[in-house]
Amino acid sequence: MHENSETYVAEVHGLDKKGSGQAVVWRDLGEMNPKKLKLTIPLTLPGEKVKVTVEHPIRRRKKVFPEKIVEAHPERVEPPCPHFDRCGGCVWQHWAYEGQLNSKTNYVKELLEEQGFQADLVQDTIGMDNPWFYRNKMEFTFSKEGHLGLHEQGNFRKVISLETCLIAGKEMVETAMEVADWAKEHQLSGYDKDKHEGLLRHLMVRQSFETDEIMLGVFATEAPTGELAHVVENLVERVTAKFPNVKSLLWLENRDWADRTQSEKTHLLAGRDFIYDEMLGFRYRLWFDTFFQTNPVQAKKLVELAIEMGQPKETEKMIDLFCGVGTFSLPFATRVKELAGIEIVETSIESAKRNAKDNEIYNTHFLAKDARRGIDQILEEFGIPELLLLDPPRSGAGGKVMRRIGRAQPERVVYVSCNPETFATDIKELEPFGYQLKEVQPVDLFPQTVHVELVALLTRVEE
Ligand SMILES: C[S@@+](CC[C@H](N)C(=O)[O-])C[C@H]1O[C@@H](n2cnc3c(N)ncnc32)[C@H](O)[C@@H]1O
Repeated sequence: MHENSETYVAEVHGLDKKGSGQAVVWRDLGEMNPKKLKLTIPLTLPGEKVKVTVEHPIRRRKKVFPEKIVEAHPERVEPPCPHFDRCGGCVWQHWAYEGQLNSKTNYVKELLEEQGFQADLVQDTIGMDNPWFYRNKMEFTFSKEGHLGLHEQGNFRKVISLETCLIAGKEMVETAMEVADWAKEHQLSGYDKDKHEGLLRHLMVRQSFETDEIMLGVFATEAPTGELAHVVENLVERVTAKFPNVKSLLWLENRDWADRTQSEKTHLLAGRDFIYDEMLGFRYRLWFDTFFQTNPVQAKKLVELAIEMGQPKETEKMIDLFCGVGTFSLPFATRVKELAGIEIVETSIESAKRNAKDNEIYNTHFLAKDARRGIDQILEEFGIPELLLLDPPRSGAGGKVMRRIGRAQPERVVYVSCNPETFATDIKELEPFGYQLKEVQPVDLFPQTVHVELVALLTRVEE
């Protein structure tokens, strides 16, 4: 053992929310006084025994990577991606897909049980036939040296150069590599987050798997003019020649210190400023900042499940809270008398309106407002719906919105969630208003990661 480090064989007793192994070891300090040391060990699985070396200084909890798997989980598999042990994109490639799915189901069950719901309402998680190459949108980062890649696990300052990505659509990675080669050939600098200097920041790639159209967005700190003009021209030439399905090529100026893919000024380099996507026969326009479900194969199942659970009827009114660009609104609108949607992002509401029109749907009303305030307005102006669907962000809908739903007394509530933890606390709020949880169906939208999505039905129990 090195003087400044200690080596242990630790047994992983469980996983944290990020999917990392948790273990406890006892430090023998030689005075009959062993000290408890909690370890977070990424890339391990429950029950595994792993060799780890802990460097000084040692605090109450330490994050260490496994040096050797001494006793492996029976479902451990060889991760296929060469970037797996460093990249922050996937954390569970070393777990057989069945194991990932069971773990997600059990996680949802545990959270519901904690809130006093019956765990057997939770169905087995619906997985993918092919849990790879499923993402239709990726955001890659340029390192300060100008290499394009993905963030290292737990370290947003380090970027791993991109060779492949097994969860993104294959053509998306090819187009990203073309941009990476272009940056390298022209020796363009990447953005240095500490010094706030350098040109290239991020590359966003999104592709519709239905229409095949691709959007590429280069986020940079300067305008594509002056000395940069001929360099950018070369980007346009090579991308459009090699990938004719790139229907939108954008240059997005972003000088903000915040490390986000936002634009102060958008320059259209080629094509249009949006691409077309389709889901369940409905057509959507997607701009660079439009939220759209990132796993279209599974998102389709989510919408179908929501329809199956919600049982929309031609005679009924419906509200879609947190409606985005109308992914749920449009298919539901064709099945109900009238639908009202609320969403906080104005451009998404503009898009939802346009999408409704493009699809010749004329019974929708969309309101751009914070759901916490908009819900009162919509209930007053639109009336009480028989069916209410909500699909909030990870932070959940919150008590205020849930209690307002409870007081409004719609017959059926369909809750679509990307965070079972906030889902469980949100639906607890509906209980005093006479709602019963009927069914919970987890769906795996993010294979190889810890995330799980679900659709659930609650109905009002008649007294
Ligand atoms: C998980 S997405 C669902 C969007 C849509 N249902 C879909 O499937 O495309 C959550 C949406 O809630 C919106 N949102 C976030 N906070 C909100 C708030 N306080 N009020 C209304 N909408 C909000 C986001 O902009 C986002 O479009």
